[in-house]
Amino acid sequence: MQNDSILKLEGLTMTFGGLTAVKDLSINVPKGSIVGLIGPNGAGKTTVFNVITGFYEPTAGRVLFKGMDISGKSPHEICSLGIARTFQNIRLFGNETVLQNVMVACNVRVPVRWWEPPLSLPLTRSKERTIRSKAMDLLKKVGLEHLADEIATSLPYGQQRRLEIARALATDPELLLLDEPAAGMNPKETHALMDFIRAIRDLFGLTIMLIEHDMRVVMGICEHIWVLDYGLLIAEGPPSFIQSNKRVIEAYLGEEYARYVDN
Ligand SMILES: Nc1ncnc2c1ncn2[C@@H]1O[C@H](COP(=O)(O)OP(=O)(O)OP(=O)(O)O)[C@@H](O)[C@H]1O
Repeated sequence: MQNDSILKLEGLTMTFGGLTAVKDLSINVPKGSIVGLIGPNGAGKTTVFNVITGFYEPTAGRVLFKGMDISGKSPHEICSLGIARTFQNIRLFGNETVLQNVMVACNVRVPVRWWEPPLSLPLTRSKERTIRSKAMDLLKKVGLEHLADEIATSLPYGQQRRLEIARALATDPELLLLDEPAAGMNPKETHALMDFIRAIRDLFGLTIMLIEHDMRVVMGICEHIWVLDYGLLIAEGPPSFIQSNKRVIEAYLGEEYARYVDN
């Protein structure tokens, strides 16, 4: 991997009462890469995302984003600095349109100044026009423009996931964290998602880190993978190394997967 790092975790530990969800994790994510975090259920993957995005303050260790220590900052501050995420369970505003869902997220980047609303309604209107046009532009880029006026939850599942990613992109991130983006997708949707993830990385100049249980996605698009088991890093490397790693096969992938890859 190249050395130009965008995200570094240094000795990250997260405990909940007596449970250590993540223990002494150190990783280095190169700028511009697509990387994966995998492991069995309960291994600590989402906890890592929650610490990076400020939902949890780490018990020990540091999160460095572009060299800046962001450990303990609020989710809002971290989003403003350029880290966006999606969640395992789709979190859209179900009764709002596709366009409105993206417009809400655009707000993070177009702040309303304190003196604007009392003094000048037209300025606020112009701000809304700016946000609307930015949201439409984004929908065009992710191929959802024709669905702008549909109610978000009326979309097929694969499109809802794409909308969730569009909302994350509306905050102008440099680093995008995707939590199980392929969950619940059929094979055709999964295939389209892989192309989509590569395309948005290139189009928006992103670094993308994903948590995923679908090994076709992980092995198909990730350049580097970290494997957690009970909060501990048990292996890291490119897909070819990970899928033949004995410890990873025992803890997570299983013999059946190893035989499938061999054939
Ligand atoms: N807020 C919390 N309070 C207490 N325990 C928690 C909390 N969040 C996570 N945990 C525990 O930490 C461990 C790691 O959970 P986490 O959700 O990070 O795993 P995961 O690898 O993302 O699993 P999955 O693949 O099932 O999503 C689990 O034992 C979980 O129950």
